[in-house]
Amino acid sequence: MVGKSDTLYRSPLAEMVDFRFDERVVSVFPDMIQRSVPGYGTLISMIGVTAGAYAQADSNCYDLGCSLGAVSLAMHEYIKQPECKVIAVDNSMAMIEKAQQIAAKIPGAAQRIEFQLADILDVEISQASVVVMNFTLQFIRPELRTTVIEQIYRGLKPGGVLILSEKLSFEQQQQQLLTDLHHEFKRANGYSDLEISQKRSALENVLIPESLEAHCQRLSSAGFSSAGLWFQCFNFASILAVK
Ligand SMILES: Nc1ncnc2c1ncn2[C@@H]1O[C@H](C[S@+](CC[C@H]([NH3+])C(=O)[O-])CC(=O)[O-])[C@@H](O)[C@H]1O
Ligand SMILES: O=C(O)C(=O)Cc1ccccc1
Repeated sequence: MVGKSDTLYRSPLAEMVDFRFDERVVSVFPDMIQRSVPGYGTLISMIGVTAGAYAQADSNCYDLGCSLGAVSLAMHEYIKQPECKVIAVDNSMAMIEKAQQIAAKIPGAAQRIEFQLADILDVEISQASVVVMNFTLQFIRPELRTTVIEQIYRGLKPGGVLILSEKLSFEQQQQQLLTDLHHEFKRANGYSDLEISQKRSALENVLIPESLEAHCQRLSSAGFSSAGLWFQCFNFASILAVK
């Protein structure tokens, strides 16, 4: 494996602090996300394929909450349309700095991708053909989510798409079943019960999942003509919404 392995929650912590995308998380992030999000690698490649299908010439493609730029790099690989710029946004300075270093090593990526250190709420979306939020909306306060989705809808060109990946919530029994399977997945990837439970506490007030129905309702109210599931693995899913 390339990069450091995630041991952030391995030892018992005296006090639980809320999860933050700081330097420590950045230093283990590729390992953490791969071992924590079932289907992550497939999602990245298929988002690239979908972006390649919907990108329009002379338009902007956004990667909102880009972390280390995995989605931006997949868009760079798959989008063949001319004059198609990728705008990658994150409000963690540590993430954006590392993302820029990674992109600098990939031919053409640093020229095509513009990295912005900003809060998504402050970013003007314009002339967009593809917008991706891969596990980012879940970290934005629920009362601000409708504003974000409306902002994206306004900035999309006709026929443009939003790819929205989220950890979902379900009704009681399904919630228990899928949460247990997610924890099985983490165990199978080498996380101990202590690591799973400490990270779960750290995320409690920070990552707030909503149901598929709540997401689709919000997208439809914002004006999207269609919004539906195209990927799901346990309680992690991705929605494709078309303007
Ligand atoms: N308000 C905000 N404004 C900007 N960025 C934000 C905000 N809130 C959170 N972030 C950023 O959203 C990212 C979420 S991780 C995305 C993975 C990536 N998409 C991937 O495909 O590898 C998901 C995860 O780790 O589960 C972090 O980098 C935050 O700093
Ligand atoms: O680890 C988890 O339980 C998650 O829900 C996914 C995740 C992955 C990386 C950072 C934060 C949350």
